[in-house]
Amino acid sequence: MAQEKPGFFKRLWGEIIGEEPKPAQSPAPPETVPEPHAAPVVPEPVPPTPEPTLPEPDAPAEEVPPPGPPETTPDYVEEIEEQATAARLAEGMPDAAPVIPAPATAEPKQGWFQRLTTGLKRSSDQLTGSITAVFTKRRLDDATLEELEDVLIQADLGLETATAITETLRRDRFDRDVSGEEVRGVLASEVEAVLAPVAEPLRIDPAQRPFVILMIGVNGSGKTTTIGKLAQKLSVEGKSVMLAAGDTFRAAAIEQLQVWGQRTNSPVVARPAGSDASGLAFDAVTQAKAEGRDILIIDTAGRLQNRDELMNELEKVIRVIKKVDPTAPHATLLTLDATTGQNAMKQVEIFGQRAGVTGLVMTKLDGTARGGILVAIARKFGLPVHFIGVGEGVNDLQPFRADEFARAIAGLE
Ligand SMILES: Nc1nc2c(ncn2[C@@H]2O[C@H](COP(=O)(O)OP(=O)(O)OP(=O)(O)O)[C@@H](O)[C@H]2O)c(=O)[nH]1
Repeated sequence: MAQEKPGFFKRLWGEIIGEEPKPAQSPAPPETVPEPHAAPVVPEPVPPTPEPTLPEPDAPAEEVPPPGPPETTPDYVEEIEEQATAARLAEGMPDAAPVIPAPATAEPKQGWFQRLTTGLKRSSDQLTGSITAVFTKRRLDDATLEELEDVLIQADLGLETATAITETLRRDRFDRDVSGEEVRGVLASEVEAVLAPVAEPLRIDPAQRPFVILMIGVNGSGKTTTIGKLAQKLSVEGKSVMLAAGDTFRAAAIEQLQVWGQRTNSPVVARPAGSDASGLAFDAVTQAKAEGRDILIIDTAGRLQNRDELMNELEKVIRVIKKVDPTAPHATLLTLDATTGQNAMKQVEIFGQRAGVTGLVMTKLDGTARGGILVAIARKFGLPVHFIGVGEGVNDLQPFRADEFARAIAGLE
């Protein structure tokens, strides 16, 4: 069922982004359970470089060089594009500039809410199938409740939520006939109760110019794509957005952000692959400030939370940003790949400790998501969940809504 797309931004965006009226809900088709998510590849770190510094405030006035190194100039951008074209030619691909599809206006085959329910099928099928099996023609007794608790834990919901659900059932329905539908109703309301307090829109403080958003997460979790979608939302709202290609490990990541910059009409500050990420961040904040940009979104290289040297590098990026603006970054968003399951808990914990995560974006909920983990994360960390990603297109970033998520995970229509 197609959801209404046109007029979405008009309805949504003020100073607060992330609020969406509740759409109609729909059932989703069954889906098979895929293999677990492959472990991402971690790039080697570049050798440490000294942290950039700001000039002393009382230093003699000199001619101020343009912010950012020569690498951030349009010449460099052109050079990157030429290199990309050469690479494409070498691979026998057309020499045209990277295709910039126009997903912004293209109507998706399915509405976003349907993609959410389809994506959460992995979780909801597991839950509803097992719940039905447990509750077919059975009175609610201790053994049934114990089985139910196992089912809920296996669905990544976490021990506390599982216990809360079984305790509610014990209190209200013990020794009575209970249908799977009723149990799913209790499940949905418990999940919603946990998620509702964390469903918070991302607030852009207009007093902070630029409002600096740092995007962090493990490899392939959807940082760059989320930046592109976010840039689109904010640009449509009339904000002047600048992007920084802080994933300096990979030339392809820089190019990917350039493409998003073109799609969303946002200038991109970049340096050659292998450059120091903190230096790039320093230049980007300086440049965004000098140009009076409203928002700067900084990409970072994907890193596993257990790679200490990479987490040190992330801390350095943050320290260096603070040299230009001690209040920045104003939002540090962690992208979580919804297909990863339990490991997301560790990611939130360690990125939170090392980088001071202020909010979460759960991506790939249109895939074969293991969404139960978001419930466990919400209960344990209480961090705001701003958005969910339900596709690769520019409009596939949606405000997070607890009620929709809860019903989708419980397989309710
Ligand atoms: N289906 C789907 N795919 C997504 C979503 N978000 C991102 N992707 C895809 O996931 C892949 C990785 O996304 P990126 O944005 O490159 O991830 P990243 O975190 O920047 O990756 P690294 O630069 O390797 O750290 C790409 O193929 C994206 O198109 C989503 O919400 N749904």
